[in-house]
Amino acid sequence: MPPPPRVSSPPRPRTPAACQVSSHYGPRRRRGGFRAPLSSLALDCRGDEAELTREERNLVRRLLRRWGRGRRYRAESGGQVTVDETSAWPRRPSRPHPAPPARPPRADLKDVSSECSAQQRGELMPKTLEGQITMEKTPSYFVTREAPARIAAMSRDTKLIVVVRDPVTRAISDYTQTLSKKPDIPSFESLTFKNRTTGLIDTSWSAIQIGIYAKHLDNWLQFFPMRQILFVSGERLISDPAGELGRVQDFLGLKRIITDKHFYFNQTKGFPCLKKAEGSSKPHCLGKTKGRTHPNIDPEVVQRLRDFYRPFNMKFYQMTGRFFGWDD
Ligand SMILES: Nc1ncnc2c1ncn2[C@@H]1O[C@H](COP(=O)(O)OS(=O)(=O)O)[C@@H](OP(=O)(O)O)[C@H]1O
Repeated sequence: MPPPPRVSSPPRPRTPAACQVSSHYGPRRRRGGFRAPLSSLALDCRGDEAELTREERNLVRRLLRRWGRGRRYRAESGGQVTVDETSAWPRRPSRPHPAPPARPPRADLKDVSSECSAQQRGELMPKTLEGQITMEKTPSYFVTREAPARIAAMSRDTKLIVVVRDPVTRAISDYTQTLSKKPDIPSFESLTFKNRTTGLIDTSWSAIQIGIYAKHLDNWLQFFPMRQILFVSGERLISDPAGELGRVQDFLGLKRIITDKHFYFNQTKGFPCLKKAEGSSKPHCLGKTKGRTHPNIDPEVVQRLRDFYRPFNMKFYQMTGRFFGWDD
């Protein structure tokens, strides 16, 4: 008997992107015969894909590499560039709570042009079926001034989860990350102070600024009630990952499925790791960029920073109703 004819499934219709990439040019200088480099790149909602020349496409490629941190894009022969997906959007829920998003991710709200309406932003999210939770992870939302209003305009019911750790360790960790990419940067100690003699802290340095959690939280509380925000302790995430994830599951209204039995402590890594990675039978630790060795910082500088953060930490404990224990 001849084999039955192969029926190929029809191609999945592509939903046209509501918000797309657009290029913003610096002053119209000419360099090497080409237009001046793109000064920034944003997703916008005009509905047209940006028509770019070959040179511009190359610039976009370079920009995306630098700025996009894993964004995938298609550069088509017609000169069109479409951002397809970002690495940060959204994370599929882990196995025990399977709820895969129905269509691929596109962008993150921070980078979407302010011309986007709340509805268009909502359309960037994958469709969510009954019983599914769609998650999106972008660390910088917490410290982005416009983020609370944008997210609230999209959905007031959004639940927000923020991992916080001792702001002094956070600042050193942040510095360590930058140092790994730019080994020539000044020392942590010199970046910390506006004036080392007077001990005036440079709060405009992002590594310091980000750790003023109470100030950022204030901004979110203008749009979301505290009951919709969960602060996860970065320290407890290491010492008791299952306990901390228990709080996350409760907060999301999920059954407590992730427990102690999913983790083991990896002596080499010095951190808890998963006994089995998602979809695999092998253990899995976070990558090399998580858990780097921090440089030694002058203890006096560390103490000065502790003193600086103390009042902000106290306010933060008060606001969240949780004592994080950073000020012992
Ligand atoms: N299980 C496990 N394995 C490895 N690392 C762990 C783990 N749990 C929490 N951490 C801490 O996570 C810190 C890195 O997370 P970040 O959110 O700072 O990373 S990133 O900014 O998104 O790259 C990283 O900070 P550093 O130690 O400064 O690298 C870790 O302390």
